[in-house]
Amino acid sequence: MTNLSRTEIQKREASELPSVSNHLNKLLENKTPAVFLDYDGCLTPIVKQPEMAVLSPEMRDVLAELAAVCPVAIVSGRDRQNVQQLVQLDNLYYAGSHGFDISGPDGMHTEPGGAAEALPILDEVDKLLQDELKDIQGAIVERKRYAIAVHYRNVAEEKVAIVEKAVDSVLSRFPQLKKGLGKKIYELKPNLDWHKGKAVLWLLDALELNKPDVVPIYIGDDITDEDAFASLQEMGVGVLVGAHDDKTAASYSLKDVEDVKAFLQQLTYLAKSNREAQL
Ligand SMILES: O=P(O)(O)OC[C@H]1O[C@H](O[C@H]2O[C@H](CO)[C@@H](O)[C@H](O)[C@H]2O)[C@H](O)[C@@H](O)[C@@H]1O
Repeated sequence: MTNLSRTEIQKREASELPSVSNHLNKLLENKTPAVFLDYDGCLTPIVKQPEMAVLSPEMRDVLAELAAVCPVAIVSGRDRQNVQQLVQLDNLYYAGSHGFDISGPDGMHTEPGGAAEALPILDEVDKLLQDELKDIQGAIVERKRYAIAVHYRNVAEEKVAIVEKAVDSVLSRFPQLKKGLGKKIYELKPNLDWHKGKAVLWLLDALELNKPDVVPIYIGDDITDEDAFASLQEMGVGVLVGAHDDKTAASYSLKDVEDVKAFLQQLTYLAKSNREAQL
């Protein structure tokens, strides 16, 4: 398993990244891709409410065609069951709650981050936050199995500080949890050394994809995807969709969800051609 230490990770401005579409032939070079995809902002555009982020039938077809030629996993901050219901494809792998909860075809299910002890704490914190934030218009407390997202996208700007203060105050009482950031959300997650990057490495090992003829490709748009880009920096391809507020460990870029769709089609075509050429 490759895992670069934080100091060795190379970070760049998103604007400096070349488009991955122009480099795919070279990156694939007779290798099979293993594709890891974030959900929000990657497969669906960012919208006002989490439940409005519905996968388009076209994107579902593109994913189904890709999964017919290579392993595909969705690696999301969402609850694993929730993202599975949104994608509705049985032959994919799903890592939800930022990688703490993983499932796959043929009844595969595992929770490799070791967060089970945090469940009763997350239940308690969920209730506390629902109560604390009930009078803040637009605030949403979204419980996932192994994380709680507090959304402030629809909160008046002058009230966002109140939301963050409530999150920090609850967190100060529960050292078993830590704070994470995302697009207009504060997240409360188990205070453990586990994240999307570790989940990707875990899947590569479990699916026996750690081999020279496989190229792992991770596509994501958010700050939590940086762990995955960093984990794959020496052994795969990190692709940032759009930009977030920080520098990135990704090596390539795509503009938006439409660009992701076109890239996945290109990838399917090339992976299929490579496979047929090897027969
Ligand atoms: O890792 P992801 O699959 O990208 O999930 C990250 C978070 O995505 C969702 O929130 C984000 O998308 C919403 C819908 O577009 C948007 O309203 C919100 O502002 C974004 O932060 C999801 O609701 C969270 O649970 C995920 O952690």
